[in-house]
Amino acid sequence: MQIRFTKMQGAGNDFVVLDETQGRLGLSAAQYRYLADRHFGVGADQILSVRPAPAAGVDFEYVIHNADGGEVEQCGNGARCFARYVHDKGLTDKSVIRVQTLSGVIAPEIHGSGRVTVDMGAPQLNPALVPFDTAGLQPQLLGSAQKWPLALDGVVPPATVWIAPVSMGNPHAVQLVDDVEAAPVLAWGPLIENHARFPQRVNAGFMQIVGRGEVKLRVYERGAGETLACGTGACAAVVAGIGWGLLDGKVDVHTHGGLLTIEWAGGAQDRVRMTGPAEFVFEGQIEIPDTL
Ligand SMILES: N[C@H](CCC[C@H](N)C(=O)O)C(=O)O
Repeated sequence: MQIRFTKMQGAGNDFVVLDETQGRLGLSAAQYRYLADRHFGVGADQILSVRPAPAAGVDFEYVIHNADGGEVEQCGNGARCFARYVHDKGLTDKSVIRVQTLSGVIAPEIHGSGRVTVDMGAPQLNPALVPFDTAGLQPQLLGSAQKWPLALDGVVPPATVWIAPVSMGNPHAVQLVDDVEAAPVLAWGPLIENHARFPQRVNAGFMQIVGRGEVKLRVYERGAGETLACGTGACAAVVAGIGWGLLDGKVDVHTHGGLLTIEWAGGAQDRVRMTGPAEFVFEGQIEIPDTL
């Protein structure tokens, strides 16, 4: 199957964008994995599909698959690239669009500078709805929020990390570290990602507080490994840091791939706003095997 694609990136989190507004490609998980493969395919952290509005009140449907081929509920850096794509390709003349995702409607706004701000919706802080299994665990209070012990049995000696479970539509486990560059992201990330207490698996965030308006963040992403940036991970980290009383309402998040700015007023119903870059990289076409 020959398909056309657009390669994009948002703070170094990179994507293959597929235009399915004229019809679905009907790709399998194995074909999504092939597209994302950095040796045999195009290479990407996620595959983003642009589809027509499924109902009134929204402008498009936005479907996300991780590099491992699994469909997921939300992708923040991808949302900015999605908005830049539909705007620059002339699929909409709106500067603020409403986009249906698996986890609800988000509203990206394209600025003249090419940066994009996305209303990412309200965070979900009920552990059971992240979902995170708290059975038998005793949380500690920090600020006005909790942190939960997560035993990592796969390391020697066994370690316990203290995490904030936060959903931005997709699940995140955020922990504080003194130095993100020294944090065992590649060693502990997979253990957290696949921990039994996260039945849907989880994105593992490692956050260093620089100041009340500035953090450094690395994220070991569910289904993709460590990425240069994670938009929903930045949202989840700032929500956790504000709940713990360590951050103010507007935070610059420094990632290996670039700067994201996150705003949250701190109320459970308050919506999180994320601002960052969205860039085109190249266009192309690729022959995908029909059976994989
Ligand atoms: N790996 C994530 C999806 C992509 C999120 C990330 N790329 C972002 O910018 O939010 C998950 O499985 O929930």
